Amino acid sequence: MTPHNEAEKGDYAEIVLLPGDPLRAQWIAENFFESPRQVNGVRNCLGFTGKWQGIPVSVQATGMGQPSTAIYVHELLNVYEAKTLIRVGTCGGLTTKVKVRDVVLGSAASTDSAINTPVFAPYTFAPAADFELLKAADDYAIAQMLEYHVGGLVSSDTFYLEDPAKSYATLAKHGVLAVEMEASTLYTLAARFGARALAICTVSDCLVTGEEIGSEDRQSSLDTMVEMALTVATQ
Ligand SMILES: O=P(O)(O)O[C@H]1O[C@H](CO)[C@@H](O)[C@H]1O
Ligand SMILES: O=c1cc[nH]c(=O)[nH]1
Repeated sequence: MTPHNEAEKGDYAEIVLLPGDPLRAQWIAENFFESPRQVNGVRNCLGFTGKWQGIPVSVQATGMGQPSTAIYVHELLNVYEAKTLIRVGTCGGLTTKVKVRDVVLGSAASTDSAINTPVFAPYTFAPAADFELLKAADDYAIAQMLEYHVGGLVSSDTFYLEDPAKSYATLAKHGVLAVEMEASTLYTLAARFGARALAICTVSDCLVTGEEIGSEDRQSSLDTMVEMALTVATQ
């Protein structure tokens, strides 16, 4: 048990999917897991464990942003001995080539957060995805003929900006594809604990064109991402 998690040791599988939204965690457990059971309900930041194709798997909501995510991820790695963490999130596209409903595999995650600054000073750490997971996700996306991209994410501390396209223009010019709010700390903590991590994000909106995913499409787009995450994590 921890201050944020009522699960006992052994309640989580080594593979844990990480959506931001607690209700997405519940939806994943109810729709993809065999025999799901809730293992955490503290603060309604829901966690579940079950099986997928006979393999033990868990899902734990992280909440939004890096401070919240860092708590759940640290505890999953330090207390619950998780080994493979896959974020299944949404993101905003930063270039016109990244369309809504596309999937972005985050090979690296820049950030505006100061969370790592004192830890690595005088260096700047470069949080990166686990190559094995990234390669498996890339292979899966090719085999399934998905609309997808591999590239940088930016994990922002700020959802509402005065002029998002302007704020992210330099990052976009340097190949960063999409913005979300959690991958950078996930990659940093996975590196610290010797675990594997990957952020798979579905594009829910484009910050350049203003296009947004329709609510009717949301579920089927997320289905694709969850199937990919479970396949890749259990290989
Ligand atoms: O859909 P999730 O996983 O919550 O991810 C994205 O959505 C939230 C913002 O609306 C942030 O958590 C961001 O990273
Ligand atoms: O624009 C977006 C969409 C999803 N998540 C974000 O953080 N930003």
